[in-house]
Amino acid sequence: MTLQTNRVDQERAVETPRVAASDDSSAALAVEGLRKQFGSGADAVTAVEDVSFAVEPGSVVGLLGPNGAGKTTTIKSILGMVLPDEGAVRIHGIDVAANPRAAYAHIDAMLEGARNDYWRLTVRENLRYFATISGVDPDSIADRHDQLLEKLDLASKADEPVRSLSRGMKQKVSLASVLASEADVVFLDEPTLGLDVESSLTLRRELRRIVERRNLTVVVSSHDMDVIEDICDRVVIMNDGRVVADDTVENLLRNFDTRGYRITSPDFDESLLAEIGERFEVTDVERFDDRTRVEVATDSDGFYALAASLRRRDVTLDAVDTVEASLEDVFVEMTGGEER
Ligand SMILES: Nc1ncnc2c1ncn2[C@@H]1O[C@H](COP(=O)(O)OP(=O)(O)OP(=O)(O)O)[C@@H](O)[C@H]1O
Repeated sequence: MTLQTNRVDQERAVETPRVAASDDSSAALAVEGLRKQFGSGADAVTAVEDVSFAVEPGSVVGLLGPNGAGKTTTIKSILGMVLPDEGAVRIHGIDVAANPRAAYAHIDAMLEGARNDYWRLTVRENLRYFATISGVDPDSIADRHDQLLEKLDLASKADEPVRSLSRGMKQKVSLASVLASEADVVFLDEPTLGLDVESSLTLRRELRRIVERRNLTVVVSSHDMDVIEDICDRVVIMNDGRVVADDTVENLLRNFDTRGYRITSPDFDESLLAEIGERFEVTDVERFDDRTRVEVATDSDGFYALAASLRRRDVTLDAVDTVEASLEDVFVEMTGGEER
């Protein structure tokens, strides 16, 4: 394991945790009954409580939660940087406390992105350096480095010192060195932070390709719900130290009702819009040359009542679209708060 992270208060896992993981040997990562309290007495903070989840090989799982939800403590407990009070972590069935060397040989992590590149070294030298310290002969993976540089649009910068690159490029160098490693379970914290829209899209696409080609298992945390929705097969949502949702993005969205309806008509004038506004929560109004599109937050019953009253008044409905819930809506509902 090569941890691309700044040095933090490392409490290496040296004791055997009190609860053994169930035999979830097919999972690439199994976390069982994790608990961690910081401090004691009146100042005690329970950062994580009874956190369990499993990640199948070759899948991408998003770990989400508002500030203070316990994501970092969970990830650091998995990586052996924090010693949990209770619980067990297995990587491909290997208990990290019982056999850390074998378990961590599978893992790599990018926790603080660009801050960990060596800025005086060139892009390629960084990749070679991180390969070397993780025990891999950089010549043996030179092709992989070339491919990643190409895919992440860094090839033309390969021989430039990292300090001369933009922040987003530095982030990509960091990511490339993690993706080039031999590890098959990878942790990425905010992988698209600081990237422009195009680079972010490229990175998501390449990440998915690499996951599929190498059967990589990825645990990713991000502020950006679009990124999570785009790349994750499942999400684990944490709140107040506990797991509050663990499901596929598809299922989480399916369980949510339609948020509202967008109705487009040439007949919406100001007085009609005001009337609609008295009966419904109007969330958006967009005016085009010859039409107006109104978005109302309502369930299907509300919509049918509105459509019927518009028809009675001979209002022409050009188009009606549903406004579906987004992962962000699910997140807010599950955590009762803001996006992390
Ligand atoms: N070393 C520590 N000492 C004391 N309390 C801590 C320590 N690390 C974390 N905590 C507390 O544990 C709780 C969970 O923190 P954690 O950093 O795991 O949350 P997080 O979900 O990663 O939050 P963020 O999104 O802000 O990074 C918080 O209340 C935090 O203040």
